[in-house]
Amino acid sequence: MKSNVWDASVKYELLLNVTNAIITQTNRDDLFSALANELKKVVAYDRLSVYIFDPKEQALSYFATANGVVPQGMENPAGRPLDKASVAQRTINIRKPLIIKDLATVTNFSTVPAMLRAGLRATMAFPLIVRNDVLGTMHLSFKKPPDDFESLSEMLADLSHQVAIAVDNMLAHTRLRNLSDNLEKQKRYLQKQAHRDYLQEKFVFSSKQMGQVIHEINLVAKSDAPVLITGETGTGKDYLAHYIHDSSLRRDSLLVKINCPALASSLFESELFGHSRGAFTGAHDNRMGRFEMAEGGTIFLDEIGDLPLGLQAKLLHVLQDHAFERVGDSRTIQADFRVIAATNHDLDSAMESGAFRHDLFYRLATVTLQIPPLRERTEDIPLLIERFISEEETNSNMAAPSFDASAIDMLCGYGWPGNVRELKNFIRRIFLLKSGKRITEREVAQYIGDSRQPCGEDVGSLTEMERKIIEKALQECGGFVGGKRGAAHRLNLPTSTLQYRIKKLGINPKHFAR
Ligand SMILES: Nc1ncnc2c1ncn2[C@@H]1O[C@H](COP(=O)(O)OP(=O)(O)OP(=O)(O)O)[C@@H](O)[C@H]1O
Repeated sequence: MKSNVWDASVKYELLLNVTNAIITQTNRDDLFSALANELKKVVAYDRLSVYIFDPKEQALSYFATANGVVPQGMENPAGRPLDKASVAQRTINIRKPLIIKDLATVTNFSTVPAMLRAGLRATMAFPLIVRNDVLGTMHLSFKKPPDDFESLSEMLADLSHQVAIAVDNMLAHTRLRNLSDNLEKQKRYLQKQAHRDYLQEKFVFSSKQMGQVIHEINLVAKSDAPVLITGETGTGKDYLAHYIHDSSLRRDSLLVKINCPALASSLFESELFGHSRGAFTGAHDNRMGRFEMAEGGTIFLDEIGDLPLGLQAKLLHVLQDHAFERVGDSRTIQADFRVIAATNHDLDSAMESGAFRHDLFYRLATVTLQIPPLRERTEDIPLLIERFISEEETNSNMAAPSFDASAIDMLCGYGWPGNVRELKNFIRRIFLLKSGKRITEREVAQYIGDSRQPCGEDVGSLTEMERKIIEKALQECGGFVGGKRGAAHRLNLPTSTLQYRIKKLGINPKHFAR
């Protein structure tokens, strides 16, 4: 034990030893026992305790189980309301050390009688203050006050600042760890929810053409080769992008979808690459971009054919280098992602007309998957109908309608310009309107009305006519769909109906902008 003189070098050594022992501890018990062990080497205390103070609840709790003598009634103050007359309360209130050399002489503290009964005769309490907030208190009590009681208390007052910082760090570390655990759990939950609509086992097909697509996917899924998926709207490109991701070695990381037409030019870089705080007006915080979110996973560039030329160059750059900078930050971030892109446009003619860059195409199209329209794989239709009926039954709790064989035949003969999406919506509508009923040819004819065409030489003629009329109206209206001067007004259709048809036919109104 040291004598009663705490010279500067001894004090410095103790401060350093205690600080080193406690500062790196990341859980309460380890921190407390490191503190107790270091102090024990130089101070003959009989009880050491550290309390945490909750200002909202005005309650105290042990930071860790106290070390040494345990006075009765002070065994386990877990969330104990702060006794107005306790030594800890007074220390918190005065925000200064409270040093009592002879406990027998004080009568105004409620906790003192228990301490006396436990044989303790002297105590020192230190507030733990960080950034002007009282975090808690540290107490050392003695059966016999040491000779150097006063100088010891001064030294321990200095030490309490280091203890306060270590306790604060440790609590922050625990909060961050809990937060990160929660975020991880939430991420897994959301991932599961998002994937519910794209479960591999629910992807239905029996046609040779789709069998070939799945075969090719199985061949390339585990490689990192970029895949370009083409096909009409609603054929299942989005679903297949998830299918590839889920079959790849990247399945435990995210598939991050970028809907290319929805990206405004001004926000393109910050959305994709993130930004640092203050990079532009409104950038209040650092923000992670989509490429960073996809680290270790897959970036899915949906409707890539709609990406304006200027942005194609920026995208090409990051695909080539697998590196980018956040807006407002010059540090380069290396990124590990796989790219899947999809489009319902004919990229060959877009390249010919100069609307799509050749170099970007070759970056994206190491593997290309051409998804056939539903009218070219009619064998899939009965299976899809079965799947969608069973899904609706589960989701809506309504009785399923039953289809006559001739009604199914008729559905197989329809052209399905909106492909699987249209078929799914059709089943949803039938469910709502004809739950539990028998569906005959007549009902089907009624629902698909004029669009019904047999599979054969006329396929597409009505659809083509519809396309021509809509494109002509868009041409005349400079690509505007809604509003007084828009194509919907000209065709005497509600805007939403025209938008639906435009989507169904895979027309891009922007192509008609003047
Ligand atoms: N083979 C399939 N089995 C089950 N559901 C399917 C299948 N193909 C497509 N679907 C469903 O059809 C709908 C349309 O599919 P998806 O969104 O993948 O098409 P898309 O080609 O990406 O359309 P768009 O070009 O409009 O983005 C989705 O609800 C999807 O779950």
